[in-house]
Amino acid sequence: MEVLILPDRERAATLAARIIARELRADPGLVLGLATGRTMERVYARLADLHAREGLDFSRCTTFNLDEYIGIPADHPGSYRRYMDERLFGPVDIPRARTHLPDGMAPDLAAACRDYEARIRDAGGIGLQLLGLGSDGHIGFNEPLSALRSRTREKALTPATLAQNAEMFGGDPDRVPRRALTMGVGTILDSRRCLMLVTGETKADILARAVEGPITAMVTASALQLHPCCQVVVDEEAAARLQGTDYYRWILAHEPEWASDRDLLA
Ligand SMILES: N[C@@H]1[C@@H](O)[C@H](O)[C@@H](COP(=O)(O)O)O[C@@H]1O
Repeated sequence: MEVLILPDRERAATLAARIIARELRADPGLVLGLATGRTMERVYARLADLHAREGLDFSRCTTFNLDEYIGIPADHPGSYRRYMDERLFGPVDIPRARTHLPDGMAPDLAAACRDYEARIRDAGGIGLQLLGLGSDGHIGFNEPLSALRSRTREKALTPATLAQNAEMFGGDPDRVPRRALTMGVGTILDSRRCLMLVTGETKADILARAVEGPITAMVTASALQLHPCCQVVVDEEAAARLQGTDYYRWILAHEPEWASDRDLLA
């Protein structure tokens, strides 16, 4: 795991977008795993900008989102399909047929989950998986006690997650769907590369537990410590409770791989 600390959330999102853009330029047929949430809005705005200004090509990539609520239609303002359509898929040139989210309206949800896993396999597996961090330590909607080898399936959401995501449902946690379909922790760990973006002081404690704490199903993001190629991009506020910051800063300042990104440092 590699932790990259940037001065603020704007620059952290810019670095995440640059990492994705580099992968996409190197492999235009990239299979990209995508995440939702407020943290990602800045990343998608930058990718849309790179498409508009520099012609970043999404036409041959394939995407799989981590999760979707159960029981709300695609055009519902809180659905992740709508979130993605508005923030990324609409603004760039990706054919809709190449964009995938779990089908939370399927009559047979278990079959829809098996089908989602099969589609990821048929596409050749996920090359780069973008991840956010839930306030309860989840990745995707893998709530505490999710099996660390789990595959795409239905999960009940915690009260913390309902509160965190209430904004898209008129600010009322009672209007947030109680259940969702999500890639499993095992599905995520099968990605060839993982990129988690975490910003803001409210995430500082849970980020420290995820990155430096023990691997535990109580904080499913901690399973990323098992991944052979995982980068965690954070801002100073989110990094506030980390123990190893001197070393993490040294990497970004001295490793040749990050030379072209040093303009993002303070
Ligand atoms: N299911 C998503 C997660 O995949 C995401 O990581 C999280 C972070 O949200 P935010 O960026 O708004 O803090 O939001 C939701 O719960």
